[in-house]
Amino acid sequence: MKDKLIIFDTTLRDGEQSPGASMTRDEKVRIARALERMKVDVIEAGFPAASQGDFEAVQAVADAIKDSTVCGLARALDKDIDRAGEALKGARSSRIHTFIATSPIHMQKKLNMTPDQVIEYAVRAVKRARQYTDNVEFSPEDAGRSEEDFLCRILEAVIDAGARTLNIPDTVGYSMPQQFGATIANLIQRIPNSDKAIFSVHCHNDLGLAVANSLSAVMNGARQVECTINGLGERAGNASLEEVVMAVRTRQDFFNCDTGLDAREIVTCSKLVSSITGFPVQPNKAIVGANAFAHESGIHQDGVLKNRETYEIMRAEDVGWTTNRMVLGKHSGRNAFKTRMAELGVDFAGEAELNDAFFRFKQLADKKHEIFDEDLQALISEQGFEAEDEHIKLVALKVCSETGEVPNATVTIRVGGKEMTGCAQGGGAVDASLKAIESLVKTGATLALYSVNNITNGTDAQGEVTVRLENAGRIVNGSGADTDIVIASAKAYINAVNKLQSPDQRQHPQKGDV
Ligand SMILES: CC(=O)SCCNC(=O)CCNC(=O)[C@H](O)C(C)(C)COP(=O)(O)OP(=O)(O)OC[C@H]1O[C@@H](n2cnc3c(N)ncnc32)[C@H](O)[C@@H]1OP(=O)(O)O
Ligand SMILES: CC(C)C(=O)C(=O)O
Repeated sequence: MKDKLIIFDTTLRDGEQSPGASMTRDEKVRIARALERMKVDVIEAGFPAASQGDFEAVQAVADAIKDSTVCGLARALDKDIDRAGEALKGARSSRIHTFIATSPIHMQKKLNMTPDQVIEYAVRAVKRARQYTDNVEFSPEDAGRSEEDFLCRILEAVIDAGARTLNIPDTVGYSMPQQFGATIANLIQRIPNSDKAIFSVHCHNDLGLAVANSLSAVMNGARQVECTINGLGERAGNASLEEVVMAVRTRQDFFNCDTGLDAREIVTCSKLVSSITGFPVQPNKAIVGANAFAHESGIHQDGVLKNRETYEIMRAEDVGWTTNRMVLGKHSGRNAFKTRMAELGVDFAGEAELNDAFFRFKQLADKKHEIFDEDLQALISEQGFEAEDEHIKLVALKVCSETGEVPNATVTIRVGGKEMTGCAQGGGAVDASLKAIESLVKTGATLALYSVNNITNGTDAQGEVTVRLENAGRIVNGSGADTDIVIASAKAYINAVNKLQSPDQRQHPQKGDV
């Protein structure tokens, strides 16, 4: 039987200490509810002595939450502890978390106290907190830079005073995983009454080691981890909840414990915290980043299509994504391309048709970061336009457009087997290009409509252009798509001309026309 690993979420307290991440009372309640749905064991809702607003926020969370324990932070001062006790009055299950620094630099330079005075404050604070709740947590702040002997002394004293959770913070993210794990093991082994308390850790990410240090502590006997959604927190942040939870779950072979969390709520919670705080989640962030379960390169996509476990150690669905994601881009291969096309209802008649479409896809992918379904549909319909009548084809287009100059375009087309080049000036790059084409094909048609739609978002999106040509009572529409709307316009014009000059009406350019 494995031990329970308690998850103590401090997004609403330490997470809120990220500059710019402060939350209103109602926002804290919304996040607390999401944490409760995820079955987080303890929610640290704030620091009630910090302000009237934070007092009320902790109070509101305490009143709203039924299943998780709600905790408030307090310095080792009567006034802070009383504020926390009062704010937590309505909680079904409450905890007071009190702390005082134990490292030489903090004691001397910040608190201006002797080690004995610090122990005195700590013991007094724990005893006072016990007047409000049996559930008292004590943290020797900056434990990562504190002397182990002194930690043993103070922790033994606060256990006797009634602390039931001993949280060892690496306040400035200075520890190394092996060393931090050894400290936890030593404390548990050296403190005579350590069996009366649960050991916890609270790691900061200044060296990017918060999760590694937390996991090392768990391997050495810690049974509570303090963490935050998306790794939010003071300076470089705290250990990220989603990474800790999924590391323990995925590598059960390393741990004698597991959390009781419903990990399928992770992504929802991450998105909520990100939208409330305005802190975006980086795309390559483990578990909750947009790319965490996305595959772009052909070899990976091929492997995943054959068996997901080739490149996935967790299932996207298990942390709350709808599914994993195949991103089509310049590194993708035929297998992924064909699979996505089949999902879009496009079946290729044979290898040649697939290869042709795949070639166009690669050309587009060289110009565009990500290929969306709409791009693929445009790619296929464009193939359809051309397949319909490819008598005239765009070979090259060069446009010169600068302030103070009349735009001009040089276009080369292939008509039948023959290449022709023409130039024209126009009111803009599109106008000049269409006039250059017209100077070659000489339809004499009127442009009855010209419209541009962007198929996807972003400045690298494909534009789809539609033109309507009218000639001698005949009306045809032409379409073209490209990441460059001038090229899309030229393609659309040529597509319309091809339709206009259907075989019976086609006028082949005459020698000397060019
Ligand atoms: C590592 C951590 O994350 S700890 C939590 C950090 N979070 C916060 O600080 C957020 C909330 N803080 C605040 O709103 C304010 O700092 C308050 C309300 C707590 C205190 O404000 P002020 O009374 O104006 O004090 P100020 O912030 O300037 O200085 C902190 C004081 O607390 C003392 N102190 C710091 N930690 C502790 C402690 N754990 N126990 C007792 N006293 C402490 C300092 O020595 C200093 O005392 P001094 O003024 O006698 O020198
Ligand atoms: C109050 C304690 C746990 C803290 O936030 C820290 O040391 O980083």
